[in-house]
Amino acid sequence: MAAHNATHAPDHASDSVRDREIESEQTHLDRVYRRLEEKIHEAEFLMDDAAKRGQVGTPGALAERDAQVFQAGVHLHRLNSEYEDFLFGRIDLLLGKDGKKGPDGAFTSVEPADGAIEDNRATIAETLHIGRLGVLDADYSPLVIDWRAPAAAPFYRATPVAPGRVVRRRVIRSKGRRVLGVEDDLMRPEVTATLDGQELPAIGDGALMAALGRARSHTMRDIVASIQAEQDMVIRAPAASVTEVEGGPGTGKTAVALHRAAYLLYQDRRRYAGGILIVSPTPLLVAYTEGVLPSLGEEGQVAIRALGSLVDGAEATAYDPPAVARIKGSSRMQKLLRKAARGALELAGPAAAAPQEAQGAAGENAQLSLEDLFTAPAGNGADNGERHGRRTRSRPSRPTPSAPARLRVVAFGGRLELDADELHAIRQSALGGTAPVNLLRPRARRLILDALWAKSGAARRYTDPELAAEARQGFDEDITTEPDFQEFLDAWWPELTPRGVLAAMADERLLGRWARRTLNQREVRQLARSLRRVEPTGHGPLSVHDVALLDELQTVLGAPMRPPRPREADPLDHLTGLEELSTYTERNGGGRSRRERLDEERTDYAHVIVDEAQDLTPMQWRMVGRRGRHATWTVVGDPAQSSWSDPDEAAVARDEALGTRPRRRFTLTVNYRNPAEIAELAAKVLALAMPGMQSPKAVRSTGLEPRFALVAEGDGGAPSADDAVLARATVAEAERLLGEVDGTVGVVVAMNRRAQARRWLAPLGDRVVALGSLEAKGLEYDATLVVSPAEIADESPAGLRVLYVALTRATRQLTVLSAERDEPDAAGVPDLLRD
Ligand SMILES: Nc1ncnc2c1ncn2[C@@H]1O[C@H](COP(=O)(O)OP(=O)(O)OP(=O)(O)O)[C@@H](O)[C@H]1O
Repeated sequence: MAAHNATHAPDHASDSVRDREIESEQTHLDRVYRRLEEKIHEAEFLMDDAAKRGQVGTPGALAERDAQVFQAGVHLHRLNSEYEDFLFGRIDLLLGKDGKKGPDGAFTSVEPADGAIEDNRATIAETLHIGRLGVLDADYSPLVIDWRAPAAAPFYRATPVAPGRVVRRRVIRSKGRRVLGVEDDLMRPEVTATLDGQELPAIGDGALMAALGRARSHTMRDIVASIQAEQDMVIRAPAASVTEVEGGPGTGKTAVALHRAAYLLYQDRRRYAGGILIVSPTPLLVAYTEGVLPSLGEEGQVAIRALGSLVDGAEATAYDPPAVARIKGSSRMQKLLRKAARGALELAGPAAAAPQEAQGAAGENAQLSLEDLFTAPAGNGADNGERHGRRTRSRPSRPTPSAPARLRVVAFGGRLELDADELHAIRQSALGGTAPVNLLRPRARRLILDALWAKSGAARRYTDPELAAEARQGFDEDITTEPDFQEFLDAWWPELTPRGVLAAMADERLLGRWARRTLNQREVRQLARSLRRVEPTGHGPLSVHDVALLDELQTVLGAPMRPPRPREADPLDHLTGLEELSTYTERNGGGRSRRERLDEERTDYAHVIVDEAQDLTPMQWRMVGRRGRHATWTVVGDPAQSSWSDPDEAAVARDEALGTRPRRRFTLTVNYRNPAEIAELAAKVLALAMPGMQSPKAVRSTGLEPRFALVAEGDGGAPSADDAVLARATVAEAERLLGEVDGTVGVVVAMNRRAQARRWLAPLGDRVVALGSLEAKGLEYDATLVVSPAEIADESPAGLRVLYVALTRATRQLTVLSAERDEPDAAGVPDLLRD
């Protein structure tokens, strides 16, 4: 990127010049709003007109009406959205090399015409205003260029080193319809340029610094007015294949990822109507970032989901200690889950064969009952074979919990029986291969009928194959239409649910059996204990790692078959005919919003953006990968901030998820969040966590050094490990920071203290937020208080990297509070942060 100081060469213009420039932008903005009002009028007229045409009632008129209503509706929605700073930029350009204009009415040349500058003097040939949406004047000249249009790219890309046609870049600050200020950067400071005969002035201290200096709130702002060149390269990178972005804390990875989503939609709205998924590590980061896309005029096509809410109906609320997270996230779980799914089904088998053994197994965990493993059988033809029966009947809502020990049927007037061993052998044979367990039931059913047919000896009576086939059909129908046979099947091969299997794994003895070659005994105990939380009902709280396991199990088990839902038309699809038209009212008036439908239904997206990618465990990569099988990808992250203990294992899973698509890599190098004073301190931890890794360069400095404070009994006392003393010191330091900054204060503690810290800090109001170290990921505050660095670092094998995250959250002030465990020196500097 071109550092701020290099791009900016302001001429400290007088107040009157500033006022005149603001006034001139105000005139332009007024013109834009007048044009927008005209467009709104046009849209309203179209709506009215369309309603009248609807009364004509011929198919042609209906088609025309619907197309008009649709277009007008889209228009109105966009124009009526309240944009704080609708128009935010301007570039003044030299004449282009060729005289061609693009569809937005702007010249397309990037390079200036020969002779555009002579003796360091030039004339401005074109002025473009950049905004959140493109607006054309009535004569199709561009009043505002959409920030994503090619003509707007020089606004972000031009630097004094490679200025192209840009002479001056201006950021316009406005509120509602009032222009408040302008900030200029001269790209060719040596050139004296004139516009309409007047010399071009440069106003202000640069837009980037102004943006970075503003106080933070609980939601992220877009950076559309000050995107830097290296960020713009990522945002506008071609969509094909995989775009990988690395960069240290505060380099704008999250901001860039969000702006890229908006850019891709602008570039190819139809393609991305297939949905863009943004995967975020925590619900806190989702809440922090989800306002950015609406502020860029994009809503509906983008789903921002936390890793713990990617599976429908699951919402992670519990936290796994690092040792358990390590087990659950590891790719070893793949094998274990396959075994558990088959084993859970087996519980019905051995139970049928040897009830004592099944009782023994279940008895280990008094809460576990067989019934809880199963879902109600799908009453809609989950098993196609069964629909061929002559009779239909309503099945019980749950299968019989105790699995049958044998199968007795009457066919062709004789009694036939399969005993426990025979049933067990049939089950094993049906389970061979890798097909999803729930989808193997028809196969098992066919194997049972084969076995009964063989036992009946009927085959021997027919030499003619046609007669034999007919007899076999009658035989099968006799059996399968028996209600008892259906009940047997429901009990013997029930439909397993992911939560049911996960709950079954809480039984340590069963888990030990399934994990024989995958986990050691200690791991089995830890995992089983943690899964007891899921409860036999499957309704207990889940952790973010459980959710990835549920998703894997969903694949292993196979989705329960449901009747296909009628397809809901996408408003952006082509209006292809009357069938589509008839759904217009439902689309717009009826029921859930498009966004809600996206959130609920999609499991396969057109583009997947992974934020904080360094934190995904192998199992989470598998989960996310399943949502982007046909997608293009943008993956942003920072290995130095990874809280996952085994990056190599995660890298393998990541490669599998991204597949063999070609990759394009970018690195972001400038830290826009932390002042140099804070970045320098954080770099000490980086050197311990990842020796040799480069910190990003902080773009500004505030002169405010981080403060060190001590948890001690009274002034000058020895460092204390007492919780009450820690509480008092934490509250006192948070209060001090509240007094020093206007915006937010984040207090970061070790994960096992977060509930405690929330209680301590609750009385301080909502400008203060208490966070466990893993929850701080991606967030930022005006001031941060990091409580006991050693406690955070010791909490997991990746603890130092987690501490690095905690130390890089502040935009202005940082306080580090040390307790006894931190071994602080007399000045309160903890051992970890000393030179
Ligand atoms: N070009 C820019 N103009 C103005 N602000 C910017 C710019 N780039 C980044 N920022 C600001 O810098 C801060 C850090 O950005 P962001 O959170 O996207 O960084 P990140 O790389 O995702 O950080 P982390 O890895 O720590 O999560 C945000 O407040 C963001 O708005």
